[in-house]
Amino acid sequence: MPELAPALHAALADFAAHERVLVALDFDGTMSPLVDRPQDARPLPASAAAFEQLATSPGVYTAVVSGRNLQSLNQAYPEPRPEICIGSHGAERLLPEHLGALWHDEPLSTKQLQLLKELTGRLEQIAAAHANVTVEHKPSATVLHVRQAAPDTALKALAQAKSALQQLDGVALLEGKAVLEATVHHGDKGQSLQWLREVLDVQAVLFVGDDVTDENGFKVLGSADLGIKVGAGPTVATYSIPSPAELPDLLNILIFMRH
Ligand SMILES: O=P(O)(O)OC[C@H]1O[C@H](O[C@H]2O[C@H](CO)[C@@H](O)[C@H](O)[C@H]2O)[C@H](O)[C@@H](O)[C@@H]1O
Repeated sequence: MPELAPALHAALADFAAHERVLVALDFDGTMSPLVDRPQDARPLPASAAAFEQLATSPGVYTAVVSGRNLQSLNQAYPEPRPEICIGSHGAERLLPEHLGALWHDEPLSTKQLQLLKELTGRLEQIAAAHANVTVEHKPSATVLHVRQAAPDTALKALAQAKSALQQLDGVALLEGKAVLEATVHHGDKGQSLQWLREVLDVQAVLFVGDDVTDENGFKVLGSADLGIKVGAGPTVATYSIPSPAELPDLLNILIFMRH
């Protein structure tokens, strides 16, 4: 049996003792190690296998709560995926009907579509002017990626993007790991977790994530819940694990505790 830090082990046991729980995992940097190109990311097979097994445990719901849009999540996460997937930081929500899905993606307004076009044009110009800086397109957001750029180029491109976009009314900027995301939709992972908590009627939520945007998820967790940050860095999560490589052990211990 693998081991966890004693305090985390005890907190996991408390969480596992609830009858109905939600286990929600972030994707990039949590299920999948970070890689240079977003299209190359895949979940660690041991994490995907443990997550699949956990979903068969009575009273356990599993969900991926990602900043990716659902189409890109589908490409990166081979079947079988969890039935519940939150994409675009909460702007897209996939919940099967038998779990009481009431969510319909709100179509973007004409104003939002115009804004998305405008911000995308500005980010594309910045990417074109900097070596190895790229742009990722999402239904309600555009992301500037600088992971493959030289450090000074990355800093310059990010600073230019911020100043080019911060005056655009109706655009929210999300800073992530080697990315700046500009979105016209204002959902976040915290709102999505609260929505899932209500719809699924669970008593406790476990959320694991690594990035700045995952902090919105950690912030909504209460005393029955458990927030676990992957890797170093400032966080409001109570516990942490060093890297995505430790996630399978965590999930397998939870599976054992639920039996
Ligand atoms: O919430 P997540 O599932 O963690 O998604 C957050 C962003 O992840 C992706 O970017 C990150 O992962 C890439 C692949 O490992 C990496 O190259 C990039 O530097 C990371 O920031 C994704 O491309 C974004 O759209 C997501 O918002």
